[in-house]
Amino acid sequence: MNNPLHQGSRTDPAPHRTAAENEETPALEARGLGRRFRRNWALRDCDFRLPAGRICALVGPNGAGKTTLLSLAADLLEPTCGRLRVFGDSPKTPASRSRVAFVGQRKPLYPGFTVEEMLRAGRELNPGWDQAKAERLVRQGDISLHAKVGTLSGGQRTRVALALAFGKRPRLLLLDEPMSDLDPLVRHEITAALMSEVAEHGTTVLMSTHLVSEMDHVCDYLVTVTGGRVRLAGEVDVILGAHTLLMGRHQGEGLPSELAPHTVVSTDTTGHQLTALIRPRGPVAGQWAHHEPSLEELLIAYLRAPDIEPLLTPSARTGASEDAA
Ligand SMILES: Nc1ncnc2c1ncn2[C@@H]1O[C@H](COP(=O)(O)OP(=O)(O)OP(=O)(O)O)[C@@H](O)[C@H]1O
Repeated sequence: MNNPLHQGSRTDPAPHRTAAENEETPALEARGLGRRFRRNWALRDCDFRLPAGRICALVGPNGAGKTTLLSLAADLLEPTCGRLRVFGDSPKTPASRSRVAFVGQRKPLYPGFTVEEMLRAGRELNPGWDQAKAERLVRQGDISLHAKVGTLSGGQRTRVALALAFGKRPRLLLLDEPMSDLDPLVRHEITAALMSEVAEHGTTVLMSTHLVSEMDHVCDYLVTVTGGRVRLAGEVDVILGAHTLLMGRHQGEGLPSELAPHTVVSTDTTGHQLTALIRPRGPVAGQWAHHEPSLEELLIAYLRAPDIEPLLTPSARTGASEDAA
């Protein structure tokens, strides 16, 4: 079992900016990053940056490579090739480990500990621990500090795991489907806590999720992965602005010729009505109603188009991805 308190040690330096870091240093930078399990690549040719201070949704179908990417950043896995930097450092360094908190899908807390004992261990292992914040999150869920972790429901365990992560006051918070076993009210409350954490401390959040419709007003950055490769990375508003949803009448086989100059992400036909999500490369000819897609419409279209050419906004590009663009 992974150490649930994977939070650095007393001797780790405080999670402040290192000498090698400046205003521009991204929270995460992947270059040629890949991870293979036996003969299968879980993640491949990954080149992107996540600027500091963003709340980033990490989206992709089951088995796309999201957990693999988060585990590499949390130093729970070794890359097979390429490299990943956390605020400019390898995830292996004590400085990185002290700045990162990870809440995985399995939330491997110690079942024999009480909640209070878990928080105490978090306090003893993490310099800069914020006991009030961790306790507040636990109490908001009406969880007794004296309850044994093994007796908690799945959602309550998630809350305790999040309290441990928030208590650490990390600079990078990695969350693997944190909301999947929480009821809608608790999701709302945890989301608000996340947003206030970011506003108060400039924390960067990278959060894998399938709850796309709920992320619309929460995340300002997006990374999508399909088939182990990054397809979209950048500011949500810039990515949405680079796409157009077209609706119009179309008869006949195949795509309308007016769409040929553009990158067509996906199309949907009902009778003679065609809906197409495109990346326009200039004015679109023909009689089409134009809309900016919602985040959900965009993501569903990309999930249906696993082989589409990647789109990275300038802030998400590394030197390598700029060369490829
Ligand atoms: N320890 C492992 N051993 C072998 N294969 C693995 C291992 N971990 C992940 N994989 C494989 O790597 C690929 C990516 O898995 P990963 O867990 O990163 O996907 P994911 O996007 O997080 O999926 P989900 O949304 O279902 O959680 C999958 O094909 C998976 O089977």
